[in-house]
Amino acid sequence: MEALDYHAEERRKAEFDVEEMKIVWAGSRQAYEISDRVARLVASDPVFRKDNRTMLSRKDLFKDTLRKAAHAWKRIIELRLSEEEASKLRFFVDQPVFTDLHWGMFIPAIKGQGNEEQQQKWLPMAYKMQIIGCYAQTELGHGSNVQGLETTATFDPETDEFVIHSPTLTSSKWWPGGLGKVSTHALIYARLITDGQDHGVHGFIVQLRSLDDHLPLPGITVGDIGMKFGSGAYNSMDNGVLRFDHVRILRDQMLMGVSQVTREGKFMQSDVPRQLVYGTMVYVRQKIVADASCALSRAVCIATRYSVVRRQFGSHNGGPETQVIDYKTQQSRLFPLLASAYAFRFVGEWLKWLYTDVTQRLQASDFSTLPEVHACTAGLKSVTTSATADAIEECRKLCGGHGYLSSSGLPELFAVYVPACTYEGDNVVLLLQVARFLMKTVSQLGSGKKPVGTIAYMGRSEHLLQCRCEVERAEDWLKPNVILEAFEARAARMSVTCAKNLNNFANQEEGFAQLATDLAEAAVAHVQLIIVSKFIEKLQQDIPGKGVKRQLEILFNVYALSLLHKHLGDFVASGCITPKQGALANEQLRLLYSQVHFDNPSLLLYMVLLLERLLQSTSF
Ligand SMILES: CCCCCCCCCC/C=C\CCCCC/C=C/C(=O)SCCNC(=O)CCNC(=O)[C@H](O)C(C)(C)COP(=O)(O)OP(=O)(O)OC[C@H]1O[C@@H](n2cnc3c(N)ncnc32)[C@H](O)[C@@H]1OP(=O)(O)O
Ligand SMILES: Cc1cc2nc3c(=O)[nH]c(=O)nc-3n(C[C@H](O)[C@H](O)[C@H](O)COP(=O)(O)OP(=O)(O)OC[C@H]3O[C@@H](n4cnc5c(N)ncnc54)[C@H](O)[C@@H]3O)c2cc1C
Repeated sequence: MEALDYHAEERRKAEFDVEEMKIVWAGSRQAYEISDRVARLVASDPVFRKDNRTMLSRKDLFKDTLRKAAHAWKRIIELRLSEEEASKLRFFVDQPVFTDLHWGMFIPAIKGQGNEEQQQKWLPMAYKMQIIGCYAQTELGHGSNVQGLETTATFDPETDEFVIHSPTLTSSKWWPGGLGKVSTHALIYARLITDGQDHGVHGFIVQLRSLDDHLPLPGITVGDIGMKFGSGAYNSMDNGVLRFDHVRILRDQMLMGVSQVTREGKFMQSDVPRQLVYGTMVYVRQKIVADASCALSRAVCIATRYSVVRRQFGSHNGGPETQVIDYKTQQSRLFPLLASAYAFRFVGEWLKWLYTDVTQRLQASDFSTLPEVHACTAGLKSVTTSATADAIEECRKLCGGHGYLSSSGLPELFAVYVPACTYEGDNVVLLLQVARFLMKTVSQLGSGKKPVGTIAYMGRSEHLLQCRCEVERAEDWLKPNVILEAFEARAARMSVTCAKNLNNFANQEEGFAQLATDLAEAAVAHVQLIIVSKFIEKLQQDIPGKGVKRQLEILFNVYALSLLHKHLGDFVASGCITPKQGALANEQLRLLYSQVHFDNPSLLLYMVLLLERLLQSTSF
C-alpha cells in the first residue's frame, strides 16, 4: 500500500473526530481557520519555498530571507491580515528573520517600558516599519547576568542628552538579532549614570543607521557576528555586534515608563518593581512555550509518518515486514513525545492567559502576581525548550538513517530550534530563578502567608510530606487525582528538602551555590507539576467530538506516567510512591502505548494537516 494511501486508511480507522481534534490543537475554531487559511497561503506561494534553504550560501540565504520578509509584509498589507494572521504567516514562513525581533521584542519593549509620549512617538513608525528595531541587551561579556552589563548611558545636564558608550571590548553588544545588517534602531540596555551615580540597567532607543542611505551613524560600529550552528538554520538571521564611541541621544530616548531622569538629571524610580525593565523577556518566554509545542509537533509528525511507513524485520512466509511503529521500543520513545506536544500546547494556552492577566494587573499597579509570572515563564520556557530540543534529536534517531538527511526536515528543525535553550535566558539560569521563588515560598510557610496559584500545593506540604499514593493496581494510575498528588508530593518534598539543607549553611548565598543542582532539579519537579495540572484542567473542560476527550485522556496518562517513569528515583526517594507502585505505573504505560498506536497516525496526521502542505514544500 502506498504511504499516502496508508495514511488515508489510518485516518479512516481513527476512533475519534479528527475535525474536532484539529480545533482542540488550534485552541479554537477561529484559530484553526486562521491557521489553515494562512498555511494554504504560504504553501501555495512559490516565494515562500523552503526546499532550497540548506543549499544556499550565507549571503544568498540572507537575500532570500529579506525577499521573503518583504513579500510577507506586502501580502500582509494587501490582504489586510490581522496581527494574529501575520504572526501565523511568520510562523509558516518558518525562517528566523529580523522581523521576529522588531515585532517580538523592539515593539513590545516600547509598549511595556515606554511612557505614553514615547509610545506615541515611536510606535507608529515601528508599526509601518519605517524604522526597524532590534533588542540589544546581551554583550560579549555578559548575557545571563544583566546587572553585569557594561555599556554606559551617562546623562549630560549641559546638553540634556545621554552619552552612550562601550567602555570595554566586553561591553560590545553581541548577538542581537536583526542588528548585523537590517536594523535602523536598537533598544539598548545600558548602565544609567547621573551625576556620577550608577542606577543599574535601563532601556534606551538609539538610532544606528541613516534612514537615507542605511549607513552606520557617527560613533557607531556595527556588523554581523558570522556563521552559526549548521548550514541554513539560524543563518537567515543577522545576529550582530555593536560598539558605541560616545554617541549622544536626547534624554527622552530613555524609556521612561519604569523610571525617569529629570531635566536637572535627577533619577526618579517610579513606585514599580525595577524588574519591569525585564518585562520584554517575560513576554517572549511565554511565547516560546507555545512555540515549543509547534516545533515538537513537527518533529513528532515526521517521526510518526516514518514509523508508520517503515518496515523492518519480522517477515513471515514472504509476508510484509513489521512496521517499526509496532516495536515497543519505538512506541516508548515516540509516544511520550506526541503526548508532550499536547501537554506543552495546553500549558502554553494557560501561560498566555497568565501573562495577559498580569499585564492587566500591572496597568492597575497590582504587582502581586509578578513573582509567580516570572517563575512560571522562566520555568516553563526552560523545561519545554529543553524537552523539545531533546525530542527533535530523538525523532531524528527514530527515523534511522533517513532522519539525518536534510530532506527529512529534522536536521534543519533541530539547528533552528536548539538555541531556544539559550536565548531569552539560559535554561539553567532560569531554573535557578524558579528555585529562588520556591525557597522564598517555603521560607514563608510559617508566616501565615498562604501560597496561592501554581504554588498553592506548598501550603499542603505537611500532608504531602506524609501522603502515600493509593495505588494497588496498574489501572489506579489512570486516575488524574492520583497522578496529581504524586507530582505534588514529589515537588513539595524536593523543595522542602532543599530548604532544610540550605539551613545547614550559615550563608544562604553559599548554600544556594553549593545546592544549585538540587535546587534546579526541584525547580524542574515544580514546573512538571504545573504542566501536569494544566493538562488535567484542560480535560475538565467541555471537549466536543466523538472520542476526542478519550484520546486526550490517553495522551495525558502517557505524558504523566512517562515522566514518572523517567524520574522514578525522585518519586520513590521522596516516599510518595513505592518501587512496586512505580512498577505498576510502568505496566500501565505499556498498556497505554497499545491504545495510542491504533489512533496514533490519525492523532499525528491531523495535527499536521496545517503543516502537511508545508512539509510538501520541502522535499521530504
Ligand atoms: C507583522 C509581522 C508579524 C510578525 C510577528 C513575529 C513575532 C515573532 C515572535 C517572536 C518570538 C520569539 C522570537 C525569539 C527570538 C529570540 C531572540 C533572543 C533574544 C534574547 O535572547 S534577549 C536577551 C535575553 N537575556 C536574558 O534572558 C537574560 C537572563 N537573565 C535575567 O533575566 C536576569 O539577569 C536574572 C533574572 C537571571 C537575574 O536578574 P537580577 O536583576 O540579577 O535579579 P536577581 O538578583 O536574580 O533577582 C532579584 C529579584 O528580581 C526578581 N526577578 C528577576 N527577574 C525578574 C523578572 N523578569 N520579572 C519579575 N521579577 C524578576 C527575582 O525573582 C528576585 O526576586 P526576589 O528578590 O527573590 O523576590
Ligand atoms: C540564536 C541566538 C539569538 C540571540 N538573540 C539575542 C537578541 O536578539 N538580543 C539579545 O540581547 N541577546 C540575544 N541572544 C543572547 C542570549 O540572550 C544569551 O546568549 C543568553 O542570555 C545566555 O547568556 P550567555 O550567552 O552569556 O551565557 P552564559 O550565562 O555565559 O552561560 C554559559 C554557561 O554558564 C552557566 N551559568 C551562567 N550563570 C550561571 C549561574 N549563576 N549559575 C549556574 N550556571 C550559570 C549557564 O548555565 C551556561 O551553562 C541570542 C543568543 C542566541 C544563541
